[in-house]
Formats: sequence, structure tokens, C-alpha cells
Amino acid sequence: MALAIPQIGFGTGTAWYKYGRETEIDQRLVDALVSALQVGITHLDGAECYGTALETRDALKKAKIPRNKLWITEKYYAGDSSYKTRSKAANPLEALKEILRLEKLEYVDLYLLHSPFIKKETHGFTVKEAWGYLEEARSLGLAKNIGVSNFAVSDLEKILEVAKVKPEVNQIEYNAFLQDQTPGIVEFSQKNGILIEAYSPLAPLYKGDKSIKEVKEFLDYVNELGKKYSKSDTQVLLKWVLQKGIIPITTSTKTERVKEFLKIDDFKLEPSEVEEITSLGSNAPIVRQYWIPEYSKFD
Ligand SMILES: NC(=O)C1=CN([C@@H]2O[C@H](COP(=O)(O)OP(=O)(O)OC[C@H]3O[C@@H](n4cnc5c(N)ncnc54)[C@H](OP(=O)(O)O)[C@@H]3O)[C@@H](O)[C@H]2O)C=CC1
Ligand SMILES: O=C1Nc2ccccc2C1=O
Repeated sequence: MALAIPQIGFGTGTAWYKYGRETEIDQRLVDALVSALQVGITHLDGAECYGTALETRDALKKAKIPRNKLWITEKYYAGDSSYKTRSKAANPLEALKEILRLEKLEYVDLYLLHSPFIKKETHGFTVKEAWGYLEEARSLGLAKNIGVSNFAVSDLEKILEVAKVKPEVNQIEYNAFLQDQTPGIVEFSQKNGILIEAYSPLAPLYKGDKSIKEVKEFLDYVNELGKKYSKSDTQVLLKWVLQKGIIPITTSTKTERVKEFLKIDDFKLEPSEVEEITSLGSNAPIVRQYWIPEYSKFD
């Protein structure tokens, strides 16, 4: 059955990231979340390592949206390829219990392993065993759905070997200037019925170097489509992601921009336009902002 994930996720990472300062409440984030929820956002993307659980708790309390109208994603902080930093919790199930306690929630809609960098020597369990903890969280009703993030094909293959419940989602860095975080990951995930979520979907707008001919050609084309449909560049790029069968996870400090995110149901790009964005985007230099030590070897 297809997942009923609301089509635009609002992230509490990146601009809002405050790991290490969890006890100080960032009122700007609480206000931004409340405004986003009030203008129609129903999908929040959080993670243990963002340190933003208390802001999420306060915003949910203030916005008073019925729980069954919301989609809340959280992630277990597995760490990076240095294996030097990770969740303080004993395992992903315990980490989720703590997130739920902090956010005053009974369950999350989606719980992800934030990365595949998990090994027995450092974590006390393998990545396959980590998946077992997510399956347990699901059977306890603490996570309605389970998935992964930043997983490459070989990481997914390990999970698929042992999974009683398959990952529903692989959340990866994805935009027109980075169409495969790791080789073949989008096609492999989609072929295996694993929904891709795209974080940093708008990177071409704020990271594209306009002095480069291919970037300018790309941005000019996006802008031309925007004029055709009376939409902003942001709306055109989010629509392109959605028409690729991918769920965009974005964020903003500005309510006006959040309203824009939500007004993309009233137009549709032609298949040839989707193709042209794909093609012009792949001519531009790769823009990769996250997991660089791990994955920049593919650029
Ligand atoms: N699983 C993972 O490893 C990762 C997950 N994530 C998740 O994804 C979420 C979104 O990631 P993020 O990279 O921020 O997503 P986006 O690429 O959508 O970037 C959002 C940012 O872009 C700015 N922006 C939007 N439109 C424009 C524009 N036209 N010109 C200039 N700037 C613009 C916004 O700024 P403004 O505030 O001014 O509107 C906002 O800060 C995170 O919060 C997190 O939840 C992110 C990274 C890694
Ligand atoms: O939002 C995020 N910001 C990050 C920075 C480094 C690694 C992961 C992330 C996120 O998930």
C-alpha cells in the first residue's frame, strides 16, 4: 500500500540544527513551526541529532492540530563514517522512546536510521541488528512506519537480506544538481518499492553558481517555466521532485515561503519539461552539501 505521506516535509535540521544545545529552546523555531502548521504544513521532519525535540513539543502543543492529521518523522542518530559520534541511547529503540518522551508523543509516523554507519565494535550492534530494533519499534506501535536515510545500494541490500518488514523510505540528498547521492540509489530504491525522500531539494537556487553557463541555463529554464505557470522557481523545483515520484523535505524561516511550498497542487509540468529540468540539471556541476567525507568520492 502506498504511504500516505503529506507531499511536503518541513525540516527542523539544517538551518535549525542545535545538537549540543538541546535544553535551550529556540523560540524562532517554535514560532516558525507553529506558523507552518497554521498555514497547512502537516509533515515535520526531525531527528535525534537536530536537538529540536522541545521546540517540536512546544509547537505541537500550541498549534493544536489533531495528532492523526500530522505526519512526524524522526531519526536515530547513527553517526558518520568516523564512528566517533553517535546517539547516547543504548540502541535505536531506546533512542525513539526518549524522543517520544521529550516530544510528548505516543508514536511517530516514520522512524529512520539516519545513516548506515553502524558497526558492532562502536555501537554494540550491526546495521542489520539496528534494523531489528526498528522492526521492534514498529511492532510495539511506537513507529507506524520504518525506513532509512543516506543508505547506498549495498547498505539497502544488507537490510533487505534480513528484513521481516522492508524499509518504506530512504531519505537522501537529492536535487537537480545531485540526482544520485550514491550510484544507482534512486533507481534501486524505487524498483524495490522504497519511497525516496529528497532533502535539500532547493539547493540549485541557493548553491548554484550563476557564473557557470550550465547553471545559468538551468536557472533560466526553471524561471521560464515559473513564468509559464505563474509559479516561483521554488515551486517549479518542488514540483519537479514530486513528479519524479519523490517527496521533498524542505524548510524555511519565512512563513511566506512556507505558503509557497503548499501552493503547488494547481499546476503540472509537461513530461518534456520534467525531462528538460532533469537533463539541464545533470549538465551542471554537482552540488553536494552533506555526507561529503562519505560520498564525495562519487562526484
Ligand atoms: N537525512 C539527512 O541526512 C538530512 C536531512 N535533512 C532534512 O531536510 C530538511 C531540509 O533541508 P535543506 O537543505 O534545508 O532544504 P532546502 O534545500 O529546501 O533548503 C531550505 C533552505 O533554503 C532556503 N531557500 C529556499 N528558497 C530559497 C531561494 N529561492 N533562495 C535562497 N534560499 C532559499 C531557505 O531559506 P529561508 O529560511 O530564507 O526561506 C531554507 O533555509 C532539513 O531541515 C532536515 O530536516 C537535511 C540534511 C541532511
Ligand atoms: O539536517 C541535517 N543537517 C545535517 C548535517 C550533517 C549531517 C546530517 C544532517 C542533517 O540531517
